[in-house]
Amino acid sequence: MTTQTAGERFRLALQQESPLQIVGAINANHALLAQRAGFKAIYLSGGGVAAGSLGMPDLGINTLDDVLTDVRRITDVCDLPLLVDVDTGFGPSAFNIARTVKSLIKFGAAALHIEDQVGAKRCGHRPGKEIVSSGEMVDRIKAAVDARTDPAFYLIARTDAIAVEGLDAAIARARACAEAGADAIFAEAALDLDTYRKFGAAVGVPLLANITEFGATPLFTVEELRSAGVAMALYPLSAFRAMNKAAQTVYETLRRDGTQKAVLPLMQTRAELYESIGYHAYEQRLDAIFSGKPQS
Ligand SMILES: C[C@](O)(C(=O)O)[C@H](CC(=O)O)C(=O)O
Ligand SMILES: [Mg+2]
Repeated sequence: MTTQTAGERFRLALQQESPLQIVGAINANHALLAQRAGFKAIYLSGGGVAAGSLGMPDLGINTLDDVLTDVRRITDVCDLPLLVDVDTGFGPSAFNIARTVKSLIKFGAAALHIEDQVGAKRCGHRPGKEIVSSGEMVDRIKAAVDARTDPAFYLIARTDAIAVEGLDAAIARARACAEAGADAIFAEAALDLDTYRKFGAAVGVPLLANITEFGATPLFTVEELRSAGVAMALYPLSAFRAMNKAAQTVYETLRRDGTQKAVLPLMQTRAELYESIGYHAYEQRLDAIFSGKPQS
């Protein structure tokens, strides 16, 4: 067990890798898979909670409790630092944002990002986004900074303003957020590497690039992002999208063929599953406690 807080572990990971690859884990099982693959930080996507846990769109429908349930399940089994998407903070007032921050820290998260969209938010890569004033966004950041019960808990301010007000206004907002105490800036839906360079030069804090598939941002490589000075590369839903496609193929094939034989190669084996969730280690603990005797 580590004595560091989750926030401290996130900050350490940022020092160890640049850009830090932060990969989406839709549930506790995926968190363990990401850990095995060597990632140093993981992400709980708001769009992922909405679509994956609730089967609903990323339109500000899910609540803080929905997110906390998934956070707790992940942090219960995986000690990788977890960045959490809190959308617009789950409520209009500073008290709501304080509650969000304190709860996330209690539930073992390491970091969050909070955005400047209006409460009835949209996916950052969809048209029709609306944003609150820069002043209101700065108030969100101040409320989050003030609520931190662990000073190492990492606060990322996301701006959706590039698509709404243009690059210069977005950079001005980001700078205001950094001045208000945000540890880093999430420049949502950037169209090119130069955008990151301009943000980086202006804000003076680390920058996160959202490399989500089928969106507005090209799928830049880590080398490209490094060359643009980006500190964090986020892959929010990559494994989720692949998992959904695999599930769809399995359902369709089983229904059509009356057997799953054709899709076995798509499946993780029983042995692989047991390996990733530590099944045998759990079993050995049980045997040690009860000396191998079956429980009556
Ligand atoms: C990062 C994001 O906020 C998320 O919820 O994962 C989404 C990702 C996506 O929809 O691809 C976003 O960019 O708005
Ligand atoms: Mg989101």
